[in-house]
Amino acid sequence: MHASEAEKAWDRVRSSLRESAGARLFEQWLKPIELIPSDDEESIRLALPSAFMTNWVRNHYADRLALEFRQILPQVRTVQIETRRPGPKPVLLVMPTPAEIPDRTTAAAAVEPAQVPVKFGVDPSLKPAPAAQPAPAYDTIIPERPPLDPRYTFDRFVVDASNKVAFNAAKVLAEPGPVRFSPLFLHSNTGQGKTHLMHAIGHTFLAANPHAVVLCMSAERFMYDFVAAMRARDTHAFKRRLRGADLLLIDDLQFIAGKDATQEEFFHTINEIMTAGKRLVISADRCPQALEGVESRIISRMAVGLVADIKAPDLLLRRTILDRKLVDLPDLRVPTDVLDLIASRIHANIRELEGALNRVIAYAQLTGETIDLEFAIATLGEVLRGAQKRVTIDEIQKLVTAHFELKPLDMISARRARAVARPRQIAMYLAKRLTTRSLPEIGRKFGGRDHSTVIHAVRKITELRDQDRDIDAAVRVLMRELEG
Ligand SMILES: Nc1ncnc2c1ncn2[C@@H]1O[C@H](COP(=O)(O)OP(=O)(O)OP(=O)(O)O)[C@@H](O)[C@H]1O
Repeated sequence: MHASEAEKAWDRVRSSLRESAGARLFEQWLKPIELIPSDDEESIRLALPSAFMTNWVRNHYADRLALEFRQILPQVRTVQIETRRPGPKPVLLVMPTPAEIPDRTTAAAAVEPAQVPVKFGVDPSLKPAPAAQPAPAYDTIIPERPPLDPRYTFDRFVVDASNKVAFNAAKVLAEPGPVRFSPLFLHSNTGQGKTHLMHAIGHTFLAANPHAVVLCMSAERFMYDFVAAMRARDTHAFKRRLRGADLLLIDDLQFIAGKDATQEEFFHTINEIMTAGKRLVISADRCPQALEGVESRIISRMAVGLVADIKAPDLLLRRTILDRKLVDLPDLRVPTDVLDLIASRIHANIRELEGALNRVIAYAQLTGETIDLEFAIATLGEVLRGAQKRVTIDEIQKLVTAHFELKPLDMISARRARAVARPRQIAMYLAKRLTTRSLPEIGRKFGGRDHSTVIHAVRKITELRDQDRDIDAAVRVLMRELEG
């Protein structure tokens, strides 16, 4: 990016900080921040005169700075906050993508506390790092806030009896003013709109409170970050970040079942959020009572708020969702009988419904053919016959992990060692090829990575399959196993 572009953005960010932080805070902590020229398009570098000030700004303003810069320059992925002096090396502080977190800080974190049958505090697998090692860098890194999917808004969510309670509760919870319906617990089978509603809450809440701290992460990511913080012997930053949220959105809670240490921390996190009167939304694939292996005190905290389920979509809802999708594509004509066919035959979930429509549209664009019933039947073939085996990202991750003898958390971890990173890229490639999940969805399932990381992985593996016989063979074996 041009230096002038970064400077202009910095001017705007600074004025906004001056307004929101107030004169005293601004003068003391924020005014001394300086913009350092950076060659990297995706990175902004800021510097402060002392390590103490750097720390303060990192703890209080890292997320906000990142958000403000991203709003002006969407290409920005990292905002580095450095200490100008002393110290020979700048300290990388802010929101790396998970792939950017140095190995040494996270390699050990791949051990799940749940694999050890003792609780946090006396867990022998969570010994402090040897004293001789350099101070771990993790405590200086604040993981990236997973971006909210811009398509997942309330006005793009089609409401009917199957999801009305969840939808209305989500809207009320997101409204400014007194907190209502928090904690909100959303549950449904896969692909029925939980993540969509959670992101919509995030958008609406942020629109009304642009400076609020909104954290959105999967329970898996919560566990990963927590374990990494323990390994780095600094859970303070983690606790502060999580407990400092004005709105906390946790997806796929079922993942922490049986993970004792993580549950302990999770309980205290939600307790504090609730006691402070902040907003909390949790989703899972089943109702709280059916979450085996989750502590009863967590479940009973959920009961204080509202538990809302989303039921399977009926034919009318499926058909309306297809119509709604076409509103965004005004130049495209998809005949009614094609929409009826898709809505009536694809009933498992809305993700697959959208996937089928997207496939017809994509094939028509690629072949230049007109969409009609015959074309749709030919294009959807096995999908309509239900013969196609449904592959999930979870299956892909499990199989790739087993094939390369990795640990389950390596799929979402930040480790960059090739022995881990390459299989992870293969798993992303397979997820793109074999599922109907979108790039941002795939990124989220791989530890909250950005969609551009997924694009890179797909390109890399496509390229490597032509150059490296071993990789191509591994991909073929995995595909055969997955597709049955
Ligand atoms: N009522 C709805 N109106 C419009 N789109 C919907 C609706 N419900 C779901 N979708 C769309 O279906 C897709 C899948 O939804 P989403 O990812 O929110 O499901 P989920 O319940 O979180 O699934 P999982 O449990 O697998 O994470 C998304 O593209 C979402 O926008």
